[in-house]
Amino acid sequence: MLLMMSSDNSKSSANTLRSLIFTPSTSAHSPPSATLSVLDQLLLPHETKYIPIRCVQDAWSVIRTMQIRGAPLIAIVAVLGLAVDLTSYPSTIRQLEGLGVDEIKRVIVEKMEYLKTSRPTAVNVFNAMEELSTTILADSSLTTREELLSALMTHASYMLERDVSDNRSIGSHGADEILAKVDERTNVRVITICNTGSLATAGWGTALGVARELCSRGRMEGIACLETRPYNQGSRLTAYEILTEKMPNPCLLCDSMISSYLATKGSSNTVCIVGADRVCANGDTANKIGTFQLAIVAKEFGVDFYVASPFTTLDVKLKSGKEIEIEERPPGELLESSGAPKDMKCWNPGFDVTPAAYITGIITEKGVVRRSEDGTLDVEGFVEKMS
Ligand SMILES: CSC[C@@H](O)[C@@H](O)C(=O)COP(=O)(O)O
Repeated sequence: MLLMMSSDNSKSSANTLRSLIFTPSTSAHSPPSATLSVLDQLLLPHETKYIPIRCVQDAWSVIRTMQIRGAPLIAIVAVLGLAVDLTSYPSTIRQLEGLGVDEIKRVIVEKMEYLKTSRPTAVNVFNAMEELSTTILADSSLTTREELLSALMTHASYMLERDVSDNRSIGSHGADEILAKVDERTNVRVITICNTGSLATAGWGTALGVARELCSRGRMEGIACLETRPYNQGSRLTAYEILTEKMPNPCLLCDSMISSYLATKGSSNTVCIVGADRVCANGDTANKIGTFQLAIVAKEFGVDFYVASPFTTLDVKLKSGKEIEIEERPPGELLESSGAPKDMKCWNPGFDVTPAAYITGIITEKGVVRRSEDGTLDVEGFVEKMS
């Protein structure tokens, strides 16, 4: 049987944003093959251009340069890039010829270790490689190259589809949680940071997915997105998604405007919803730089602050945020976008850690981790209960 499947991460919405196009082909009679291209997010919103990914080096490069970004999407591109490399890249196919299954597994592990060096903070790529190891590499029933690569391709396609369906569930749980706190005639005003939508995931989005669900239920009054300096994921990408989705009352804010915004325009139906790059056992959450500041201001004004995170972004091996490695981006990225003299010294961390004490709840595809009476956010206990 020939399976041709092109991932369509736009099908669940009227929008046309597709972060990637993946076309696998598997047959009982020949080895699997696939093609992959990804949307160059550095060119958005002005130009729509897809970049072909033929090998793990291509995947690594688009992740490192942030041509694709967003914790779930980084992992999906790493997994699909690995699948394409192993099944369809001529020099890898030549390298694998004549090798036994154990030797092929060693080659795969090397490629996975390489992909893990692309960006350090989002846990998703590490979790994805771990998942491939435990489901595919550890499966002793896969005894030929064809079986091994077909299983890997099938699992990669599954991870792609799962990311979209997990996001849909996050949207649904998040909307239920937030709407339970307002009366049925009141609509919600959302504040968000960075980009957590279709562009940051395989489709639909996490925090922005909750906003989309509120919209589709007719319960959103408006949405404000922070510019998200210095890379401007909010002004370039989230603003673009919000307009594409035709969300009501969109509003762009500089990061430094948030206190004034809440002081003058905040109301009891306002809620902050942000994404995550790594959520620890105690609920401490790494996300885009500026998230912690938003959480502090939200607390000051009594605004609920939710983190939307799939299980693939949880890292309960880490007890607290102190253990998270924070990526430092090249100074040039800050200097160029700020217009500073090129010799100016600067510090350019890509992420910060919001302590659990500032977080109202973590919205996952399996439900919401809420603060318990003793004030803790027991992510580890939730994972144990749900697994
Ligand atoms: C669903 S995306 C969640 C996070 O990955 C997002 O908020 C974020 O911090 C992205 O950072 P980026 O540096 O653009 O990859």
